[in-house]
Amino acid sequence: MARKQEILSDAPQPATSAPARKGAQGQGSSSPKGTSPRSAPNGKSSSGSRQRLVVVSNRVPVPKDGSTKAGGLAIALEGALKESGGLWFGWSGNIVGDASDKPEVVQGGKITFAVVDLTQQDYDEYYAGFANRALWPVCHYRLDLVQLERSDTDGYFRVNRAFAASLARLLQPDDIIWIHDYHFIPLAAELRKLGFNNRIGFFLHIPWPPSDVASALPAYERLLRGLGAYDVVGFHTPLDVENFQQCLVREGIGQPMGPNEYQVDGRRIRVEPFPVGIDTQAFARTAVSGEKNALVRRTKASMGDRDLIIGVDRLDYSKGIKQRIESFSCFLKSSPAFHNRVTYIQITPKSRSDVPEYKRMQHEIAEQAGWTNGNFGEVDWTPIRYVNQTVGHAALAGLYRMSQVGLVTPLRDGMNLVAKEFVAAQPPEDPGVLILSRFAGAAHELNGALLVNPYDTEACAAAITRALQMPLAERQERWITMWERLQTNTVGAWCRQFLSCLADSAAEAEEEPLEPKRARVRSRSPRRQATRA
Ligand SMILES: O=P(O)(O)OC[C@H]1O[C@H](O[C@H]2O[C@H](CO)[C@@H](O)[C@H](O)[C@H]2O)[C@H](O)[C@@H](O)[C@@H]1O
Ligand SMILES: O=c1ccn([C@@H]2O[C@H](COP(=O)(O)OP(=O)(O)O)[C@@H](O)[C@H]2O)c(=O)[nH]1
Repeated sequence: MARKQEILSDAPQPATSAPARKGAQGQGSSSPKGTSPRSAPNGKSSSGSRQRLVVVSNRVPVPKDGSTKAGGLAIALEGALKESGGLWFGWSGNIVGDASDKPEVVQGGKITFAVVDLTQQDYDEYYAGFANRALWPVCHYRLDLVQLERSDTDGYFRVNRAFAASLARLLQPDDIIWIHDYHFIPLAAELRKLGFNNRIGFFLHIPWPPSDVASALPAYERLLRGLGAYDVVGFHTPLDVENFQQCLVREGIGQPMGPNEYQVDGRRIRVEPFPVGIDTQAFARTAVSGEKNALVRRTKASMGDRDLIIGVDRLDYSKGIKQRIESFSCFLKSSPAFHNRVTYIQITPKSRSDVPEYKRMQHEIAEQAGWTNGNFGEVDWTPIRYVNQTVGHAALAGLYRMSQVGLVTPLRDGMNLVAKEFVAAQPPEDPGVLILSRFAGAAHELNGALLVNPYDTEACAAAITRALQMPLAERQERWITMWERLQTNTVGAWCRQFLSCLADSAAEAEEEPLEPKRARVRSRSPRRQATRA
């Protein structure tokens, strides 16, 4: 039976009895519309030739570099491309003195990787500057952290133009182009300027905020019009879609044409939610074999009979790690029965360390973890094991599986694949409990989790107590609803649904072409009317 979504807001209950341990017997879509698979890439195009899928993302895991880069986007796209094959284009990850616009091409199985370098100035302005000090904080509702520099804005558009010129060298007329994430909002507009009429879709992996927040973006109108150059614009959740639609209408940039369809500057765009997933079955298998992983075995041995709480996040302010450690401290304070009975492992690879807001946070969180251990720890017990290491998927899956609680409490997150991986990794006969922020995109699907407000320290502490004491029957009931959802909303389904929608949009454009020149939409925004007056 499906469980209702639930926000925990009750005050922490002091633990009076020992926890109901995992291992012991306890006592007690948002699928988009109109996405039939018409002429998805790698099927036949109208000319009869084979259509190639071209994926563009800033981060490209070129096989030769061998490094493991934590980040959901690369992991999701790898899952999507490894079956269909195609071209994957983006940044090489290298910063050089003089960047060539000729991409370096590397073959990896069915995927052709093509990457270009950035100069230091490009990197500073486009990636560390505009993408990660303007777009990222605004889209994560953190206007207090926004840093606006005109040179960063100029750099962002300049680098997008350069990426378009490099990609243009590789494109074929029948290619289906799928562009990913906030680094590349203007890319389709740049390709259109170069004369490309290919179907181009865009997927945003991070949240899209309401118009009052989004309008703090520099070049706001230009960015919105840039999104109008795509055929399909996809987001993780219906909330992001609603927010984006509000922006189009309030700015007077998009004229509604039908359900989830807008006309922007004479072009028709579809705006839909496509919740990204994981390769659920494969991840579950990895978790089973992960039990034999050396790191997992050592960790298990080091735990004794303590319960394990796990958190896995890039070191990013959006992940709410600071608030989470505060909640864990509050839990320890309010639940002395759990002292020396539970360990919280927080795996936190460093991320974007050359962005000042991230560097500052590294010190704060390390200090906070140290303070909690100093305050609550005992000679034979360290409550928090805080590590700044990247852990590979095999070990990670095994660690999730041996955990009683998964703590996933971002202040705001596009999706959060860790939440889905945690669920997929659980043993059905004895599943752990997911504590999930209501502000993660994943909360729209995972309604068997204990949903929390991450800003509410006491409620989060209470959720930890509740999770550790939850009877087996309730854990199983909650887990099964999430597991079933994850079987449907896989990364493969995400990919198919997006690409079918893109193919459908092509067919619709042929059936009902827009008249070439339409009058601009009249604004309904009072603010905008005032500035025009
Ligand atoms: O490339 P980085 O700057 O090192 O950052 C890593 C990635 O972080 C973000 O991931 C997002 O995509 C996930 C998959 O859709 C989603 O689950 C998560 O909520 C997002 O934060 C970013 O959007 C990617 O571009 C980065 O590569
Ligand atoms: O040490 C780590 C930390 C994270 N990840 C992976 O990085 C991804 C993080 O994706 P998520 O959507 O949760 O957040 P993002 O970092 O993309 O914002 C997940 O697949 C994690 O398994 C990993 O492989 N090793």
